[in-house]
Amino acid sequence: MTQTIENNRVRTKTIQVSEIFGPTIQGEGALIGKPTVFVRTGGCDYRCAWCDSLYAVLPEHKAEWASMDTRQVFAEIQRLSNNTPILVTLSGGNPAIQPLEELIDLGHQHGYTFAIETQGSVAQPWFSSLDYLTLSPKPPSSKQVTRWERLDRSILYATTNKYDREIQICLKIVIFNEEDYAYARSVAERYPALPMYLQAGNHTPPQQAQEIDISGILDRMDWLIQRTIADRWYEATVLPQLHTLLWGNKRGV
Ligand SMILES: C[S@@+](CC[C@H](N)C(=O)[O-])C[C@H]1O[C@@H](n2cnc3c(N)ncnc32)[C@H](O)[C@@H]1O
Ligand SMILES: Nc1nc2[nH]cc(C(=O)O)c2c(=O)[nH]1
Ligand code: SF4
Ligand SMILES: [Mg+2]
Repeated sequence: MTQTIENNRVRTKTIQVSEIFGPTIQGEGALIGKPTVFVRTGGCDYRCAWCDSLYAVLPEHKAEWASMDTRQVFAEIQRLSNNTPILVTLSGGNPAIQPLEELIDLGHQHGYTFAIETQGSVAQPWFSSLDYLTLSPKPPSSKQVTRWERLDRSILYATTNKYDREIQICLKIVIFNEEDYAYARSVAERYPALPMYLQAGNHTPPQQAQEIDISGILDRMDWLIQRTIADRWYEATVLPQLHTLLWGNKRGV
């Protein structure tokens, strides 16, 4: 591990990185359409039945991940963005299991802003240094169990603001069926102040690359809109994964 001194601080944290790519657009949720660079970390404490990023989750892909220190990750972000400050989206895997606080600090010093995508299963005090936190607890179709106290703590940490920085928090739930929809409603009841994004699920197995089931996604999207409107759930925002519609399950977009 290399040690580099900058602004009198040692930047030695080692981050497991699956891929760094962009600029592209954020294809999901509250920041849909925003230009961003993605840092996809390697490793996850969940195994969602329909995960579209298993190459950043399963240990058998570990050999494809790079151990990078904070400065190396930031140098790649600067290279991709031509040194022009941009929104950086931290995803994974679960980025909350990586030591990302240094990277966020370093990026902020250079004018970059930071969003994270995480399932809310690991709460980190450094969530408070983010600009955007998307919490994506997993519905029954994922076959994962929600630890509600951890989700509560994620929100608590994010809003315990030691940096005097405004953080925007939202919820994003992937929905495949009626049970998932009911789960989303219960999450919204628990956190009524947080904006809720309902995301139509993509059933296509990742290994099928481009050949995604677009009509299946659009059918679920149509059903989800009808379902939400019939319920008069007017606070919710219903969206597809725009990048999936545009580029399928291709990596690095
Ligand atoms: C790959 S995950 C990585 C970040 C973090 N582990 C999480 O789940 O929030 C990024 C986003 O993609 C969503 N996602 C994963 N597989 C999906 C699928 N098959 N269809 C729709 N959304 C999916 C997740 O729910 C999450 O909101
Ligand atoms: N364009 C684009 N938007 C995204 N939004 C969330 C993504 C993710 O995999 O976390 C993602 C992704 O991989 N690509
Ligand atoms: S939590 Fe996110 S990265 Fe982990 S398995 Fe589920 S969708 Fe994939
Ligand atoms: Mg994705």
